[in-house]
Amino acid sequence: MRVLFTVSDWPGHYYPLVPLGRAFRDAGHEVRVVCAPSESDTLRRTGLTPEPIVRPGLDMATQGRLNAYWQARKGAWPHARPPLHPVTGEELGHLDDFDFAAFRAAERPRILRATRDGFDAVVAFARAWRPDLVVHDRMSIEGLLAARVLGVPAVLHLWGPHGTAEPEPELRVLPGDPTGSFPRHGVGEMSADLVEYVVDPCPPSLEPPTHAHRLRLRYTPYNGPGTAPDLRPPSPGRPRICLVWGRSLAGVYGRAARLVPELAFACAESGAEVLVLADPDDTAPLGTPPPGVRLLPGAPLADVLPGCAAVVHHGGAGCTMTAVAAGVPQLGVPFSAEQELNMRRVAAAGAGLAVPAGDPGRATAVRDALDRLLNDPRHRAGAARLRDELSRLPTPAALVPALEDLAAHHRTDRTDRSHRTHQTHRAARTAAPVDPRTAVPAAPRATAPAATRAAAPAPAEPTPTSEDPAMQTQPPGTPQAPQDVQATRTIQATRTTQDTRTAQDTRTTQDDQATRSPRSPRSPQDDQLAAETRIREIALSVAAAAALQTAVRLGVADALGDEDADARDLGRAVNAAPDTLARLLRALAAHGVFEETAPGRFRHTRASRLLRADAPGGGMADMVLWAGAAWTWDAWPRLEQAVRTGKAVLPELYGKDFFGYLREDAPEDAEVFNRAMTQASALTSRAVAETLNLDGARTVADIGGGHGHLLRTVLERHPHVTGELFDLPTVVAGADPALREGGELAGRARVTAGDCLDAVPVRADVYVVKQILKWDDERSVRVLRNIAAHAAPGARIVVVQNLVDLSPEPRVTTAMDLFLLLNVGGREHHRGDFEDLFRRAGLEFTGVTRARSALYLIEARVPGTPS
Ligand SMILES: C[S@@+](CC[C@H](N)C(=O)[O-])C[C@H]1O[C@@H](n2cnc3c(N)ncnc32)[C@H](O)[C@@H]1O
Repeated sequence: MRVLFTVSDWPGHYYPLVPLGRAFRDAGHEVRVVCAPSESDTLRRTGLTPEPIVRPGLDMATQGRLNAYWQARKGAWPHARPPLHPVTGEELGHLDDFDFAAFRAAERPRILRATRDGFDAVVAFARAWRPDLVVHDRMSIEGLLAARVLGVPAVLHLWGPHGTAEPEPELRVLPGDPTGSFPRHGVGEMSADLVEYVVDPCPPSLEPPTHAHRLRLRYTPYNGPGTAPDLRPPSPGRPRICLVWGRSLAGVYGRAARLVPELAFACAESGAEVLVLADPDDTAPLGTPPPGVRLLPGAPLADVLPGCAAVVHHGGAGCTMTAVAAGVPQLGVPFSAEQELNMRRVAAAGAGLAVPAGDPGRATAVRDALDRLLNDPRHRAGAARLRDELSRLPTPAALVPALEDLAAHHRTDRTDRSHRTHQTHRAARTAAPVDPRTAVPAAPRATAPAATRAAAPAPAEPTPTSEDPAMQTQPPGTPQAPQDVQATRTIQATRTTQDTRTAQDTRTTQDDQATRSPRSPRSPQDDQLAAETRIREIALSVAAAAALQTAVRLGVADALGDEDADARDLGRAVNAAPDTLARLLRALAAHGVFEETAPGRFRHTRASRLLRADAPGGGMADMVLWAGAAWTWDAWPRLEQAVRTGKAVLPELYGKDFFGYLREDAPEDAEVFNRAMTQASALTSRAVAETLNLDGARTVADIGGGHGHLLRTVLERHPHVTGELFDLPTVVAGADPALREGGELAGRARVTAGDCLDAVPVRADVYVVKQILKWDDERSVRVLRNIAAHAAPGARIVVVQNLVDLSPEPRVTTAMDLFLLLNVGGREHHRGDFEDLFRRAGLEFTGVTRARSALYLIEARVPGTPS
């Protein structure tokens, strides 16, 4: 068999593919790797045969610097040093020293030409060489094109825990097709939906979301050529830490990425022996390494990690996965959204921690994190768990026969196709999905109960893309360009989804099954059916909302334990008829909330556990009840009226404004509201408190702070500050007892009742205004002015909210936007709206930072010089 690999011009992109390439070769197959000429030598050293026929229009380093530049342009560059000039790589004095418009005008034609030529060269090579299978990385979709043209399967090989269906917009990308090469070669429009198979090298606990068929693979480290150093076992009682630093980081982030000395000192201060694997340019500022620090430039990471108690790195996929394979707890210092994502998944699996590179309190946070990694045995246990999970997955050699079968099925399928009608063919191709647990194509089966079928990818909803390849792709470890420049970049967004990972894994509808093919291109009829399904799903989505609320009211999630249970037993426990309860749970299971393991038997999923009263952080049951409070069922039918008039419908419905209605007419809903806000805060308070920079501040006030969950978290996280909670009298009456007299934080906290629309008689260095400025602009400006009226010059106002244009949960944020229209005539905002609101309130906008959640911190200051 012939296997064609296509890779982008960045070793970190193709090193993870090398073990599979070698396994094919060792199994007697022919392997060629289509690449850029710049990668020829590096690839040759892997033992694989390069075909250097692609000249990229824009190299990965330039793309990375362009992304960094745009991050800075939108005010989201967290580093003290400016970004680099995207073209020269020199440090920029001022952002205006680079003229993007001129760059685009001058370079676009050349880039387009090079891109088109590259795609054509790969297709021509594939036509001549005739591979049976194509394996490509996420950035080299020319492999996908060539496979489509030849009618052979294409497999996208992931680098690590970054999937093809990430919900965050900045992570939800594949390169686009700015030169129209896909239609030009007769295979329809490029769409993320064309990715049908994904090789996933992650242990299940790190599993990234994808709508494609998942082929599991045991990640096998290949860190490039190098010599294993001569290492004795660590001295008893003295831990060993490995510090490994990405060679290309400084080329993208400039001096902001020269962190090796700082990190090496932090590691040494923990009392550990420190092994540093970094480029000489990164280690040079260390001078003579301090005692206990040893430099091992060029040593392969996988050969150094055994025996290490922890590893510190920048969160790149190669380092992350090599540490997972070695079972070593890790501390990531990530720069980009992708690196943050890698570390988030590792941290969620209990195998590591992260401190963002742009964190102003980085030095202290790194020391704290190292202390926890070395001394809390749970991290060691988490890392060992991941290593053990990984070791149970198929090796590259074991995946080869599965991929041989895939290619063989495809050949049969192609022969059959010409003899079948579209209808019968569609039935046949849904019959033999690849079993995602074993990575081996499963035996054909005609039907299976919905809950036990392999996940079927849902239809894609590509967003409009521009034709500009100037920022077509991104290198590892670099941020995506921000939303406000998306009009000038070519990004093919994958399906936008609010489904949880569990939901993605289990969700499947008959139409999905009927319209998705594991091995064939989608026909226009398939797309039509998928579109019809989508409309039906949305039209009936009120049923899903009602079912969720009903499940919470019945308390089914609490009645269901760790094992699966029969609807009869559950019905007895929650006082519901077994048959109708089963129907309710089945409807929810279609969304990934609960799972039907056998007819009438159900078990928990990750999503359904959030409905339990004992869910960590309070779960989400109250949020569900709040979204379905009585007034919403009166208000939604009046959406048309609200859209026509632009006004809230609540005052007309109940004769009073929303908060007045809650207070006077719906005290139970008011309770649910306050509990839902506390639950929502519990899910995000930590991320907000950690992102909030309180250096130099002594007092913090949370305006409209509800029961004070966030304030409490801030006080716990920043022991040097005192805080004040400000909200309506009826609300502060239920404030967290820890903040009130006699509470453990009472000495540092004050609770003040008031109406922020009248006055905010509170003096603080930092004012937090979280999820408040969602009513009409006049009231938002009034609140900001009221705060400024009592604040000292230089005081900071930090608005914490979702942003429509940057939201990682666009369906939630846009739904909430309509919800706010109905109740308070309000809205969710775009980033630019706040610049305007701040200006109208006489404040100076200073920047936007994302908390590690769906929330953003949008900051302003009171003009004037602090006294
Ligand atoms: C959406 S909740 C947000 C609560 C909290 N900041 C959080 O993020 O969890 C809105 C808050 O604004 C408070 N609020 C509404 N109108 C207010 C007013 N006129 N003065 C003070 N607080 C008000 C509500 O009581 C509620 O606690």
